[in-house]
Amino acid sequence: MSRTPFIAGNWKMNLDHLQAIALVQKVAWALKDARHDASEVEVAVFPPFTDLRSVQTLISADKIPLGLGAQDVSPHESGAYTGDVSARFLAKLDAQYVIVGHSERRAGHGETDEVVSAKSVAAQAAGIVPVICVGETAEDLEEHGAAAIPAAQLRAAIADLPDGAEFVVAYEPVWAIGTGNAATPEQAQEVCRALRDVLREACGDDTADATRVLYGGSVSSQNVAAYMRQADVDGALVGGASIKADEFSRIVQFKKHVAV
Ligand SMILES: O=C(CO)COP(=O)(O)O
Repeated sequence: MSRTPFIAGNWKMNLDHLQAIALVQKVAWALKDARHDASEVEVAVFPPFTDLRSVQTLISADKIPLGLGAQDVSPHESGAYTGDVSARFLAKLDAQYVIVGHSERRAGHGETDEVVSAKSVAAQAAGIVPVICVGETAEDLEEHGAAAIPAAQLRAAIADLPDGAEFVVAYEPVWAIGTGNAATPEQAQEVCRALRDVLREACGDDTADATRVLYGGSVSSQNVAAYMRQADVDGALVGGASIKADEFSRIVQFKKHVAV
């Protein structure tokens, strides 16, 4: 089954809303120059909350072929949760995606598998596709090998999603994030295949075959094509390189570098 490749840019806590507009304009020009076809490669950006409205307005006014996502979501619908942002608010801003379970939130905000599961459910209920991040630390890798922890995190994150729910999986080994020490394409493939096996077991063949599994961790224009050649890697979740317009545009055009 063919899955549309997906390149997602997680801006993390970078760029205010004015800088966000400038970046999206540059990316839009590059996509236009490259005659980018969104049906061939889907591209989405994940700016900070404070940028979402500006980016949404620009994308919709200029019909830019970019999807929009948020970096986090509250597991709650509404109420006394100071600082949280609900999935419904994100849906109102045309956010199609939301990242849940990023290792920076698991490590820095104590997010457990239960919280990640609740966030996935909240997003899905509001019509937003969760991008579920999983990945092992360097210590996990030594102790348990590469796939065991990400597989357990994925099982927990999807446990309460209804049958047929759409979601995206992102395999992001913690040791590869922001380090320049990217996983090899073979390592990425091995874990992404193991994650697809989890989906096959938990959700059945249709979901396993239709769900996109991304690799993230020091992805650049130099290495993206090698990941995209792997059978079970359907795209990339890009951090640092996604806030550089030229570099992100080259990543999006990975097909031009090397045939896949
Ligand atoms: O965490 C990441 C994307 O969510 C990856 O970050 P880098 O691409 O900067 O390593």
